[in-house]
Amino acid sequence: MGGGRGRGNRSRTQRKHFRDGRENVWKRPKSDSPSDPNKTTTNTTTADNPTWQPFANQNAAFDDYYKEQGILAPEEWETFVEVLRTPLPAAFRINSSSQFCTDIRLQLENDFMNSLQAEVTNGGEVDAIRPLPWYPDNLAWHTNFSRMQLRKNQTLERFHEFLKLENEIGNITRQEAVSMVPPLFLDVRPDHFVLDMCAAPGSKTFQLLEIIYQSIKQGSLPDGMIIANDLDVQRCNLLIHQTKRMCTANLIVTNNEAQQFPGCRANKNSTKASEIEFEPPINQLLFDRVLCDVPCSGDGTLRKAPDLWRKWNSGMGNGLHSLQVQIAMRGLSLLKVGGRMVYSTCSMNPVEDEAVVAEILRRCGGSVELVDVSGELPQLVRRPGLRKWKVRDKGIWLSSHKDVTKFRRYGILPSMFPSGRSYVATADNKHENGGDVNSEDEPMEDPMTSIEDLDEEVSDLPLERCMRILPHDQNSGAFFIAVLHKLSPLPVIQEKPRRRGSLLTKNNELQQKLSDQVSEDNNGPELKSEDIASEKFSEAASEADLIENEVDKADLEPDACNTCDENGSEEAQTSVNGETQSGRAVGKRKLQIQGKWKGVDPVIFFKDEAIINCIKEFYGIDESFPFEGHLISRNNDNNHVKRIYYVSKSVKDVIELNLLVGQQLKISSVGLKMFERQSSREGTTAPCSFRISSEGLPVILPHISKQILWASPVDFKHLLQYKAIKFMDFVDSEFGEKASKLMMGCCVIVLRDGKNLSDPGQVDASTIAIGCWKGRASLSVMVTAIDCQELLERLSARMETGKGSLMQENIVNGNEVQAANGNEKVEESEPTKKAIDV
Ligand SMILES: C[S@@+](CC[C@H](N)C(=O)[O-])C[C@H]1O[C@@H](n2cnc3c(N)ncnc32)[C@H](O)[C@@H]1O
Repeated sequence: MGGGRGRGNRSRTQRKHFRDGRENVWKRPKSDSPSDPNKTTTNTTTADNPTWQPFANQNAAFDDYYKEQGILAPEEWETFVEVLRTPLPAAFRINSSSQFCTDIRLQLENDFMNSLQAEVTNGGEVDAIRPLPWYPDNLAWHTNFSRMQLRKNQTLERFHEFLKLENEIGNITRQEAVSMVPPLFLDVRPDHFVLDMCAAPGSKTFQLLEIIYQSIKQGSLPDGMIIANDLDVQRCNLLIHQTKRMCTANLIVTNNEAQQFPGCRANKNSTKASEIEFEPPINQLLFDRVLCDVPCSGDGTLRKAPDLWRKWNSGMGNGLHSLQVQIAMRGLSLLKVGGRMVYSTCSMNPVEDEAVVAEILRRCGGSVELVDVSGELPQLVRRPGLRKWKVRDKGIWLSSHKDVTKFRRYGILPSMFPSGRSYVATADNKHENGGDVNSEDEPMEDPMTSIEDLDEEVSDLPLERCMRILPHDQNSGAFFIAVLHKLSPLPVIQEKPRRRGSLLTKNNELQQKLSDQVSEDNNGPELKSEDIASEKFSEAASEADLIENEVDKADLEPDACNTCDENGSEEAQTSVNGETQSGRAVGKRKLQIQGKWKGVDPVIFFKDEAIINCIKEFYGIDESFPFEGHLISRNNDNNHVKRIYYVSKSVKDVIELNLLVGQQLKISSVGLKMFERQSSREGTTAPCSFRISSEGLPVILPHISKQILWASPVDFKHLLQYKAIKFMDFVDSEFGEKASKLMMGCCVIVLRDGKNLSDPGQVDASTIAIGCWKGRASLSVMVTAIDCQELLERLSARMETGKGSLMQENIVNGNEVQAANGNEKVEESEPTKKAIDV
């Protein structure tokens, strides 16, 4: 739970980041000259206004490229591009771990499926909305409306409002259908350690969290955890915002370069290790599952982002290939033997897809296999991966690396071709990456390869096990997915990198590549960090090849480009979550730089016994609830700690390890916000100034024995409606009296089943509870307006279907509540204002 008005503002701010980062597609592009080979055409005349340029929806270079690559049969071409030019239908997923998961699914099946039927507009589709057949348990839905239609069409307003509200709350996630596929192939279980290497904006992370929480009973936490990483700070903010809706203690958000993601290997002899008295439960960061959803040219999203029609060129994919290989290799090196990694892109380009998979298989030399998943998700329509493709560079088709001129060999790598071969004969002219430095502008031939072989290279790897999803197969976007299984440790090359210009045979070239790659589990953080701005993927990709020198751990410098107001700081996080306005003043605040990472608040185990004991005593938290080592703050000064986060055992272990190895992980966000300091006057005079946050309530609820009351449905409903009610105005006067006897401060009000007149005293997965503030004369809810609205709607829906325990109760009590009229009588206490205003 969480959110509210402030959250809406934040969403807009964050959308603005996206807008700002995007080019203005209404401007005439510089490159749009008649001679431009990538010249685009549009579907609207611009004759009236030559400076006004609507969206292009064709690109000749795109057509040439994909017609040649054979990703589909020639006779399918027209259907393919026609579908690519139509807006993408919206899709969404129900959060399987939400308390209201079944209610929402039933609402879709019983209400919206019928009521929206009249609105079907697109040809070919029969249903207005329908569950995606390949997604388990009817949890993912396809709508026959684009996002634009949903926003603009009046008759869809109720459905649109439903989507917006549930998305904001976290009960559903709007996500492109094909983007839901990679996590499904990852085969994640609740006890898995999962690394999501390039995670922002976080829709797949959210899905992974749902999966690890599946089958976990409320109040317990899974044994596994997820590290969601992204290089881009602003996108990391979106990720944090997105995953906050999940209310999880099993997530760490990091801001490292994926290709150099730290392995956090504890060295027992290091000074740092000897300073720590305990034996770490884990001494190296290895994962059961890795999701490698790499940065890509993204032409699979053309339906959603039509501005790509204008920008697309084949160089985009070529420029990313190398970075993609490096990220995937790092992922494999951090994967446990026996673990699974999914490599995915939203690009259809074989240079970013099959070529990358082929290269990592070659580099891994049999320690990794490409899994045949044709039996999994049989209802998902997909096409096998290609075994042959070509590379296009500067308008020229290349069939093998021997066709590459000397000037282009830094950009066009052997690994981009199906065989992965380089053609190098003379040692002295050879550069490590396969390019020659001095030779004539002639392809050089590998003595082991005859010219005839080169006309059409075909990979001998089982690349047909990869999957390509095309838009016209099931009215979706496009995606590429490969599933990899680690059979044994990756080959570790002892050999030191060779001098530039030394002789490289075919074999030792492979070895050279292997030593270039991040070798098995031992050198992630030791690699020199190179700042690669995510917008500049292409440059980064080619540069990234040149940075693989091993350096000492101590040389890993904090990322100098990260400035103070990043999301990592406690204040900046606040602005993401919108829980106070103080984040706005972040620029003026003197930032703490006590952690290793500049601009990011340190991650500190919160051990202040006085505060912890006070919290335990005030809420009657039983000893079975583990506190020790599970509480985190982001502030060294206990007197000024505003929020206390709760972390699962798995996350605790990783944080301990990270401290032990000198904070190699740059942690932007961690854990579940459990307690918040109430800084109002009433708050500071209460016996315990820390309130339970809405996010943390479901976890702590089964362990609280004090400051907790069961309210009748009608009183509960009134609390949600009126936000604050005087003790004497509760319909159930006994409840009002009990409320008046609570201690001043935060309390928890639980919804009592309408038929039960006595307090059940126990909570379970179906229990609905909210945080409130017990003031001098009234109870005030401490839940955001949007959460109140959602709860009211859910309760009303249940009442209608279940023939209304709220109504029954009203009749039992004989009158509609006085509290309803008492709205103006209600004292607007500080917490209420907060709850509503945030
Ligand atoms: C395809 S998007 C990921 C989408 C995400 N998995 C999701 O489902 O929401 C690729 C992401 O990679 C990030 N990125 C680019 N270069 C990176 C790098 N070197 N290391 C880590 N992340 C990187 C980008 O910021 C971008 O958010």
